Amino acid sequence: MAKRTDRGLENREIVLDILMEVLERGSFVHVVLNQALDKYQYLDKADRAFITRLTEGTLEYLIQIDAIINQYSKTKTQKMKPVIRNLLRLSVYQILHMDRVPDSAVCNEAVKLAAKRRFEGLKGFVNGVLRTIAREKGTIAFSEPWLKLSLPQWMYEMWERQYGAETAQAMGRAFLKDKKTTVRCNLQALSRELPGISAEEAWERTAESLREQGAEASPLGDGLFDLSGYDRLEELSAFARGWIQVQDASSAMVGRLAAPKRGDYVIDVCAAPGGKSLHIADLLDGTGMVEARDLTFQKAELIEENIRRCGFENIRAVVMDALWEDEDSVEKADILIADLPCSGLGILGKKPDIKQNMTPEKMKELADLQRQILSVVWRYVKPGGRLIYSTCTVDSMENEENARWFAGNFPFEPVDLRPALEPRFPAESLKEGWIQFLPGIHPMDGFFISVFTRKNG
Ligand SMILES: C[S@@+](CC[C@H](N)C(=O)[O-])C[C@H]1O[C@@H](n2cnc3c(N)ncnc32)[C@H](O)[C@@H]1O
Repeated sequence: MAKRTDRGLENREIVLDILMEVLERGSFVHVVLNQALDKYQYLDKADRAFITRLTEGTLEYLIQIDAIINQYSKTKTQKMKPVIRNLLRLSVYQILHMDRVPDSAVCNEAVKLAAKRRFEGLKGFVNGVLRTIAREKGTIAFSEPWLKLSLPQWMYEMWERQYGAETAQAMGRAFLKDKKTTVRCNLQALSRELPGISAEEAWERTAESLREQGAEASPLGDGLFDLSGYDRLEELSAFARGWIQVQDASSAMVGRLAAPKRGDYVIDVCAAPGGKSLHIADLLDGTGMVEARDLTFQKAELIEENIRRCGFENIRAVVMDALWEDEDSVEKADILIADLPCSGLGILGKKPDIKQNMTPEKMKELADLQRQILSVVWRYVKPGGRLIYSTCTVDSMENEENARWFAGNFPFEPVDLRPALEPRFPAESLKEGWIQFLPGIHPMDGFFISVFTRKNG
């Protein structure tokens, strides 16, 4: 079969524009990439896959790529014209990590793109730097582990201090591996169409439907699948009918540890786009109510879209600032989900722009915000009810330190998680009511969960 790589200049120009938006203007990569893929819907699947891989790969390896460019160029990346530095970055990624694209084609396309963007005078510079890197690529090596793993130095060193070098390196390697999307089956949505269907049959029907449309669905157990080989999620019938919801295995653990009982009233104070709220509504099997709150109308609308698609009636989206004291909710919730804004270091593999944007100062601000929100929302839990505090980050200040602070300052006690998580996830911390999932060590995103019960009286 003829080898098909890409549409040359046009695809690379799309990636260049995405990188400009993310790296020069601070936009989120998943947002800009999705907007671009929506705009260029007419492109075929191979072009869209090329654009996605080149964008995400360049951002994942950016720290390493910049070190290489700076080794071979007299002008350092920080001093270059933004268009030129991003053009070099995406070209170096192809030279180092995309074997199917010949290096000569990468250099030629980069030179043409420099000219198209009115940098005629820098064609020789672009060509020279790229051809040198292509020639020398077999000899490039790094001694510093953070450069090898393309992580910010401070981040690597923080993890080395907190978890040791071996675990820090396992995490760094996991972030650079191919990522699959994980989806969870919504039993309620399937039972509405196929009354009486068992959980196992529902998972089987879902997998069949996904495979019929050319997607690969590898079962992970408990109704979760790793999904790959598809183009647009929206085109999959199982998605359009609400049979599946994108949710990582780590995030699905929140619903399981919340252990809702039929009829429970659940408040999720930071819920958009609704992953955990929908899961709990599904576990409630049409009973009870989940109030899924978020800060803005736009965020609540994202939850609303998911509710409509899944057709659930025991969940509603509400616009509410979690910092605002809602007197009407005091002691009303059987379960309160506080899946709070965090530094997101557990999902660096999926959102590699976090490597560029996060700083230790921002992490401190987030840890403070988490404490402020917890100080308000604990009152909504009924005596005897559960509060779950979770984040998608790997940072002891935002996670275990905040969990211990919470247990020490409010009328709650930690739930012993050993019965729920052993023997699969053994950890000393389980008896203290929390677990930190680490990418590369656990088969999921980096994620923190702590579970507490409100004391009676
Ligand atoms: C980690 S995300 C929640 C993910 C969600 N629980 C899920 O499983 O799909 C954190 C959310 O907190 C929201 N948020 C941030 N500050 C908030 C505030 N003061 N009040 C309510 N929501 C807030 C953000 O808009 C964001 O949607």
